[in-house]
Amino acid sequence: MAGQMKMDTQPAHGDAAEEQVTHPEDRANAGVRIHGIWKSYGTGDTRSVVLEGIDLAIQRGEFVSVIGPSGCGKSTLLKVIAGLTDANGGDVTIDGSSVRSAAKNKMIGLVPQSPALLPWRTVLDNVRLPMKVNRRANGGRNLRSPEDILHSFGLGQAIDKYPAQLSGGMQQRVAIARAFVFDPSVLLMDEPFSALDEMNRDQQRLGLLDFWQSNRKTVLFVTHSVPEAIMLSDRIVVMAAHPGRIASIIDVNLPRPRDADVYATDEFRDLEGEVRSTLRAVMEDQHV
Ligand SMILES: Nc1ncnc2c1ncn2[C@@H]1O[C@H](COP(=O)(O)OP(=O)(O)OP(=O)(O)O)[C@@H](O)[C@H]1O
Repeated sequence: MAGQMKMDTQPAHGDAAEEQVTHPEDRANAGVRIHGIWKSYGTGDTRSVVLEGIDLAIQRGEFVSVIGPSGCGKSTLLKVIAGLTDANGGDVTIDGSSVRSAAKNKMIGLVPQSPALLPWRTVLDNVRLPMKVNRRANGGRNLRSPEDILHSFGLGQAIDKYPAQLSGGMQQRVAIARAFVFDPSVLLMDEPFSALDEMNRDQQRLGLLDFWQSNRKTVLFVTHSVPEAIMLSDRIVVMAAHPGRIASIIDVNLPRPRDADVYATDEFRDLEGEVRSTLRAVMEDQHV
């Protein structure tokens, strides 16, 4: 529920994450660095290039959304960063580590489109599961208590329930909470609210915003919703298709912390117009 996803185990801050990176070299590597990523599927006549030369630097603690036409490679880009599929060229680093090492060290939290909870396990057991099956990754880590995380996400009452006893929005919140168990450096979210109706979706979006504002993580968030991208993000990456590439990056200079009142501001409407017209240009001309 909006306003309930507060994480009070972390400092509410603007620059604290930045302060943790003290060495100049660390600072230069912090966050997600994507250099010249190429990705194709198929071979020979059936080969198609899905991502063409993607360059992007996401600062530590920055919230970046990716928006673009269906099939432009948004999910593929997320999968490359998550280490779920290999790129054909280029490289990605996460806080200076290769994707392989970041994935091994559970530095990457992934929230898929559907919550993918095990129906025969309680909410608490679903959130505990990654810790149980990845015991080796736990050594020396600052793991978060699943109970505390669930309370932070407003799911205290749901801890002993089974997924089928929760609404779709609550199930998705459990999936987001689960991604926080290892206190990842980066959170990759692939349209996490796309299956929800608009009211529920807005509620979950504002809840995520609230949570993120008190617990800044580096986030890459894929969405089809322009208002969602504006409300949540520091920057919006607009992609074009065939092949997938970055057409434009739009800064969202709305003050933080933000809340639902932002929707009604002139600045929000101006940004909405800018993102929509960029998307229209991308759809009309695949070579923007
Ligand atoms: N495993 C795969 N094998 C072959 N082609 C694939 C595979 N995964 C994705 N594709 C193709 O790659 C292109 C990009 O897919 P991707 O899912 O990354 O796009 P998307 O921008 O996330 O789309 P949407 O907005 O519809 O979810 C599409 O043409 C898709 O058909």
